[in-house]
Amino acid sequence: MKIALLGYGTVGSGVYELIEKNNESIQENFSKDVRVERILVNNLNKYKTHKAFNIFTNSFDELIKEDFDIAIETIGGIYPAYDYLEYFLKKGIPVITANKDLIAEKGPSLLEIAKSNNTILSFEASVGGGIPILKPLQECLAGNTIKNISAVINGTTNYILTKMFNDDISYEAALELAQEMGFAESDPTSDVEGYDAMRKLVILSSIGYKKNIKWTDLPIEGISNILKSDIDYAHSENYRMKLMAFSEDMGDGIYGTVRPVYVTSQSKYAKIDNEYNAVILEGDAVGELMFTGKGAGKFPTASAILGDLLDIVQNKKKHPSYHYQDSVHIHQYYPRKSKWVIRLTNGKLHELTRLLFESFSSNAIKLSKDANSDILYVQLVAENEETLLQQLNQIAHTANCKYKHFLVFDK
Ligand SMILES: NC(=O)C1=CN([C@@H]2O[C@H](COP(=O)(O)OP(=O)(O)OC[C@H]3O[C@@H](n4cnc5c(N)ncnc54)[C@H](OP(=O)(O)O)[C@@H]3O)[C@@H](O)[C@H]2O)C=CC1
Ligand SMILES: N[C@@H](CC=O)C(=O)O
Repeated sequence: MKIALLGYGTVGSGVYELIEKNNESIQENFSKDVRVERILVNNLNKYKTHKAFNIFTNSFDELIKEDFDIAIETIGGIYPAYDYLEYFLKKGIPVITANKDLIAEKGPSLLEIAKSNNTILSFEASVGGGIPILKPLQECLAGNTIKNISAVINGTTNYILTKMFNDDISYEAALELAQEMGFAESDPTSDVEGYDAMRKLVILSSIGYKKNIKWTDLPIEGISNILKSDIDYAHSENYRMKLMAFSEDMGDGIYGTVRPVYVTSQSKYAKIDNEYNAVILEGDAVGELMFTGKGAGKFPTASAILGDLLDIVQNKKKHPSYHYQDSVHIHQYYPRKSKWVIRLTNGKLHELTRLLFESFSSNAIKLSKDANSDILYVQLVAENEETLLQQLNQIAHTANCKYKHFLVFDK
């Protein structure tokens, strides 16, 4: 079977090497000779010394002079990836992609094209790197109504937060390390601002709840505004900070968000460190399930792509059941009673304390002053996020201060 491999970066090179490594066992197990026939890249000069340089090209028109049985896309971004996928699907050629930006944005239209051309589009690697999650969700858990999904689902930000917490290194230095390790997107804005995690959450949620959810409709907050004092506060309370993606089917709509949260040291997420991801799903029949593993990097991601490839090799042509009709109501605020940590800056300490005790019941409040700045951390319990924000806005207005609120996530 002849493969067109689009892209030869972190993921594409991993796919190539894993196919080479498994070629014989695939031949033995499935009687198919699977090989990469041609590779599309941007800058051909980078590959001059590669042993298979003769199969590299930087021209899509040149690439498609060959006939292929499968296309694997690891270029990233929306265009030209969309046009290339559309080309293959319209020719009835199955496509595998790791591109969550493209699936979250254009998945419905690409799946329509795949269906009407009697072929398939697979994207296991687009969520959770090496963790098998989309296939279990669609196949093994098909007898469940999915009630909620939570996840640490961006390797780059989890790596940064882990390094800041464990090794006391700066946000900038930790981001640089994540880039060197190949975890970050070519533009890491989508990692650190939470867009990547949100796209993955929306892919999971659209499949899980069988609803059409647009990733741009849900509230997103990344980690670029996290301060050293927020991490110091985590140490002082025996908390960890995580960029959490979570959603819930509320019956009358969906609540979903990506935001930095604190978790306690007993949380299931507390030990999910570095580039590891974890997804917890709750189904009405099965209860809670946790999936964990490496969520980014060369071979973990290539492993997920090989899984999709071997399904196609075995003719297990299952179409991902991605839902894209019936738009859904979105709840904007965290709906449950919960503990929150509030970071307050620029206020007069005495006045702030008085206002806080006036607004929130005193026995639920815990105040701590940061040792190195005028920042005050307040821990309190609120009935829901909307009422919390009303009270905090009032305090910020009266005390002329700024605040940032963090959920203490309880899974
Ligand atoms: N890195 C990771 O851990 C994971 C990444 N993904 C996804 O996998 C995809 C690839 O990521 P990654 O491998 O990290 O990215 P890289 O930036 O490492 O690699 C991208 C590759 O695509 C090639 N390329 C880019 N644009 C074009 C173009 N217009 N035409 C032809 N070739 C092009 C580049 O060519 P050249 O080499 O010449 O520059 C490079 O070989 C993305 O969608 C990403 O979101 C998914 C899960 C994990
Ligand atoms: N940039 C992504 C790569 C995998 O999806 C991440 O850090 O998780």
